[in-house]
Amino acid sequence: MQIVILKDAAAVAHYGSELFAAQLKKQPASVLGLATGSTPVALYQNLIKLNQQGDISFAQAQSFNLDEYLGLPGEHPQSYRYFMNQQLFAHIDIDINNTHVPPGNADDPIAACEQYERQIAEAGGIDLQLLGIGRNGHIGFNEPSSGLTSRTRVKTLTKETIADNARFFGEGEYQPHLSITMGIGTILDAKKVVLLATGESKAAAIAATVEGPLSAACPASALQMHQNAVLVIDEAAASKLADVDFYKHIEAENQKLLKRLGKR
Ligand SMILES: N[C@@H]1[C@@H](O)[C@H](O)[C@@H](COP(=O)(O)O)O[C@@H]1O
Repeated sequence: MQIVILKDAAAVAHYGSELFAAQLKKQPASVLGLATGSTPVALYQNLIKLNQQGDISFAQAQSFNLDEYLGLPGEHPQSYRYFMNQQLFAHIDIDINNTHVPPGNADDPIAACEQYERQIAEAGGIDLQLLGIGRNGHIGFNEPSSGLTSRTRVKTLTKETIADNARFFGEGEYQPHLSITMGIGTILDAKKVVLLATGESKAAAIAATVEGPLSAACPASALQMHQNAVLVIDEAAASKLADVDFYKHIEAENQKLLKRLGKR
């Protein structure tokens, strides 16, 4: 796992958007795995800017989102489809037909999960997957106890996640407690994974992800098994790691090596 510790949330978003921009420049027909939550918003704003300046194009790209609330149609303002349209898709040159979010209003959600897996496979798999992380270490909506090789399926949300996400819902508004989410195995199949985390509230989850045992108790710890995973975190999210200086030292050495080899 590559660990990149940066000063603040803006630096994290900048680093993350540079990874996506580089991916699109190298491979314009990339299959991008996208995420919701507040953490990726600044990254999406950077990508919109780069797209509108003509530096990158999504015209040939496809996207697959991690998850969706079960029971919310895409027009619902709290659905992740709506979020993605508002925060990214409406502002870039992607063909909306090439954007995929699990269907929260599917008549048969189990069949819809199987179809989502098929669609990812038919697209050739995900080239670059973006992740946030929940305070309890969840990725997508893979809550603690999720199978480490799980595939896209219906998952029940924990009370903690429901409470954390309640801020997006109005008082008294129906808030789903079920979701459709890519599985941990689905995420691990992505060729490259980038997880962003900012703020102290994520520090314990980051420590468990990096230094804890590989365990379903912290779903993000599964990234320890990925060959090409990068964690981009700010100082606050890094604050519970046992040896921040060592991780910074490793990353500085990585950068030196890449520079020497002319790869950066
Ligand atoms: N399903 C999403 C996750 O994909 C996201 O990582 C998490 C953290 O969100 P935030 O970035 O707002 O802290 O929220 C939700 O539960």
